[in-house]
Amino acid sequence: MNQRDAVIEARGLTKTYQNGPTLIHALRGVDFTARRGELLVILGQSGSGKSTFLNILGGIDRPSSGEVIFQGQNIAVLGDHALTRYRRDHVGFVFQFYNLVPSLTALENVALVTEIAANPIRPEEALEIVGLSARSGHFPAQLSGGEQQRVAIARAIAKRPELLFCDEPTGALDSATGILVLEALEQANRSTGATTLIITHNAAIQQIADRTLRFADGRIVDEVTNTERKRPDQVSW
Ligand SMILES: Nc1ncnc2c1ncn2[C@@H]1O[C@H](COP(=O)(O)OP(=O)(O)OP(=O)(O)O)[C@@H](O)[C@H]1O
Repeated sequence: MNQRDAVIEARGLTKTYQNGPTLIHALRGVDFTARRGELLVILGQSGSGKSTFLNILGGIDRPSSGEVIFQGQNIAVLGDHALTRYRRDHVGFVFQFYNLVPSLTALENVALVTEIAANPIRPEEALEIVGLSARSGHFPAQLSGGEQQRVAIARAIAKRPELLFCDEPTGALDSATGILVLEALEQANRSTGATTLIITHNAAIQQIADRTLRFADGRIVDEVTNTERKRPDQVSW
């Protein structure tokens, strides 16, 4: 890969947790590079280190050793304040549960982010990207789970992050709704160019990716590059 295309790199990442007398090796030496605009799917059994990896890349957590290079800087050694800035300025997160503010409409939930961002997408436009323009005045309780997740995606991309990190975004949804959510993610990836990492337990989803990583026991044990990305509606599970 041309180094200029690299958006984020991990080198020799390890993470251990002390759990009473037991040392847990969540990551055992991960090397990884993602390029601009790439859509990656991360597979692996429960406990294999996927969330730990994503959280470290996203500046939610710090590695025990190793480096995470973003725009020439090792974010693994940043202090709390600088790490918060990194997350706020460069990373959009989508989790399994949507964490919308119940008392705000869909549009207002997205606007919360755009108000503090340097170069945001208009909230209306972010909702349009995820196909939810018609629901912008609805409160979370008036939206289905899939629609709430699409608002969460609009909120994540509204600050124009270089990185969009999604941990089990379809984990709580049935397959038809999950496909709509993947379509929203795919559209978000294409329209903003954000490098997109999606953790899933659902191996079928790897067909929508440029590249799939498989984690086992704290390591990347397999990597597959797809010659073409399938549209989410061409994937069934
Ligand atoms: N804060 C923590 N304290 C102690 N152990 C932890 C902590 N976070 C993760 N672990 C352990 O690290 C290992 C990797 O966990 P991680 O959540 O990264 O796996 P995962 O592949 O994302 O799993 P899942 O698919 O179930 O979310 C597991 O053994 C887990 O129990």
